[in-house]
Amino acid sequence: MTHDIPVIDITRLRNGAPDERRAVARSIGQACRETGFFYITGHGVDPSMMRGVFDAAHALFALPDAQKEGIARSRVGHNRGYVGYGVERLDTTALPDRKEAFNIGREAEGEPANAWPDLPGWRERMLGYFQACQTLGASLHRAFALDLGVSEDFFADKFRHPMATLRLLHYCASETEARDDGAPGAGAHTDYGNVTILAVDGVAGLQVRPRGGDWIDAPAIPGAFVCNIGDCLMRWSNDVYVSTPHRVLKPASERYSVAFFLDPDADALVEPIVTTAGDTPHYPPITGGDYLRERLTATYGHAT
Ligand SMILES: O=C(O)CCC(=O)C(=O)O
Ligand SMILES: [Fe+2]
Repeated sequence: MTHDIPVIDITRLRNGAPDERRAVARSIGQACRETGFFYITGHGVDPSMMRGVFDAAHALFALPDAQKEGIARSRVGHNRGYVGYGVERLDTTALPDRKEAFNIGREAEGEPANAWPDLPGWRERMLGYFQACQTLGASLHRAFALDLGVSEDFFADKFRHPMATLRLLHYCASETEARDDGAPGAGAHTDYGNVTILAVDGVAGLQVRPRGGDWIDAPAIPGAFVCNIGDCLMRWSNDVYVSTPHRVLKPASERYSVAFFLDPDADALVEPIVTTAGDTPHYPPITGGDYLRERLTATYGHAT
């Protein structure tokens, strides 16, 4: 088994003929079975959009603490808003993460409100990128479906109003710290949802531990997104796909990244797709909402 993280051009998945879409789906499927991580190029997201998103992230995290605290998750609730430095601990056995974050949820009727910083054009920029990620996520799910042997649009009606979070991350470098206590950038963890689409500003730090292997670097590749499978899709694929532990080392310099976590609709039924002859479902069916609640409760003792 190889433990490389492949780079996959998804141009033909997005706009190719059926055979071409199937070929890309096979490459993605192979990565999902082996490392659970892959890079994508040919994703159609404009470099100028990415520059805009990173500029906006810089502007947000540069705001005075009092302004950031005014839009804090602890005030806003529902996993939206600002999370201060040292609040989170992704690896509960390690020190708190050396990062601050800002969470944005889907904007729609009936959804909890987001908090927005008072920065011109900021909201529009983030919502534009949110939409681009959702479209990309839909393309990736067509590939998962083709590879798992169900109809190409299998996931479409399970992602009509998905539980999705766009998360800006700012990792603080050690030299900006008075003490160097060995805290990680982000502790080792797996992601909960179906797929995560990650953009990194070029500073290294992300590492991946394939099951049965050692930590390997996932270097930042300019213009490419890093995608990884989360626990929900692992369950949905009846453990054919793997969600892989990853972490961010204490970065050598300041580091910014933007993660888009895509989970299914709260009422979608996550029922294992059994593709291997002779296999039986490893899990009972569960709704996307109940699954996420279970996971959050296990981690935080409560669901938000
Ligand atoms: O910032 C990164 O490179 C990874 C972040 C991550 O894994 C997460 O927030 O779940
Ligand atoms: Fe992660």
